[in-house]
Amino acid sequence: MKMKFTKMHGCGNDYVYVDCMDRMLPNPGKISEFVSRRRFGIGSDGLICICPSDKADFRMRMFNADASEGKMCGNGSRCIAKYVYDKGLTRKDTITLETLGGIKTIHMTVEQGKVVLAEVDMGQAVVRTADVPMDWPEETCVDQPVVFAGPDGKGFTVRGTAVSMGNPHFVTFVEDVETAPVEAVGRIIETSPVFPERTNVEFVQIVDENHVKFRVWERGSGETWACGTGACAVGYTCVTLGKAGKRGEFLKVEAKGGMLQVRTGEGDAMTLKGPATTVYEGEIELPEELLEESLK
Ligand SMILES: N[C@@H](CCC[C@H](N)C(=O)O)C(=O)O
Repeated sequence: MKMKFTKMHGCGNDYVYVDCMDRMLPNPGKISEFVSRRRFGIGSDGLICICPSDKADFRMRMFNADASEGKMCGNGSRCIAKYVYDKGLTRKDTITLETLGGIKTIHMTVEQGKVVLAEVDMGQAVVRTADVPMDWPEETCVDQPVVFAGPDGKGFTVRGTAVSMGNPHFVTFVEDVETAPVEAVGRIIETSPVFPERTNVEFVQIVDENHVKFRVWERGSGETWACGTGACAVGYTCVTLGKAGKRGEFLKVEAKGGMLQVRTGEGDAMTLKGPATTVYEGEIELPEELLEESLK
């Protein structure tokens, strides 16, 4: 079977987008794993299927590079808005999107008939550890020292904040993102039993009161060049701890692949704003074994 796709990214967080309005892909997790391989596939952080919805204008299903399904994807939501508008699947410049993390509203900025910027109402940042979920004795884990097991079996401590943006995040502050141990420590925290559903991990450097930088280790995909839900978890943590940003105003949250803007509003309602880019369109032959019923 040949699969048509569009390669898109939001600040370097790149996914393979597939129009599934007429038919869902068989084994989307396995297809994600197959296409995401950087050297043997298309190369991406995962796969995003654009599907019909009976609750919203469209529905997103997103899969990480390791085949796991994610509940929410901030950059993916913005790219879907661009996809459906630019391809004429909608004429509305505000759409609703059903995700496993709830229904999100996306507002688009259109220039010369194309979407250049998209703003997503991301919903509430949640810190109740039972909801993250995090195995933790307190009701919240906000700027707390957490002990993880190192590869040598010895414990090491990372101070951080656990936040759910529909998916789990652990936000920790560092002096310099360039030298942060993103892979070594990110991988340990992602897979630690402290986070029973694994977690995304953000390493944050304060630049000034309106601007922070972060690097992210994503659950199921490793280090990516940006993460929309991660940027919201970072923005929320910076404002809540008084480290940067003001409630009700956009904070510049700079990822490795570009600049995102995040607002922490009333009731911790988060807004994410940033560019969405189409890279190219293509077609790929999927191996027969990926399409077998038994894999579904
Ligand atoms: N890159 C995404 C988040 C993707 C899902 C994440 N890896 C998870 O499994 O929770 C974003 O832009 O939010």
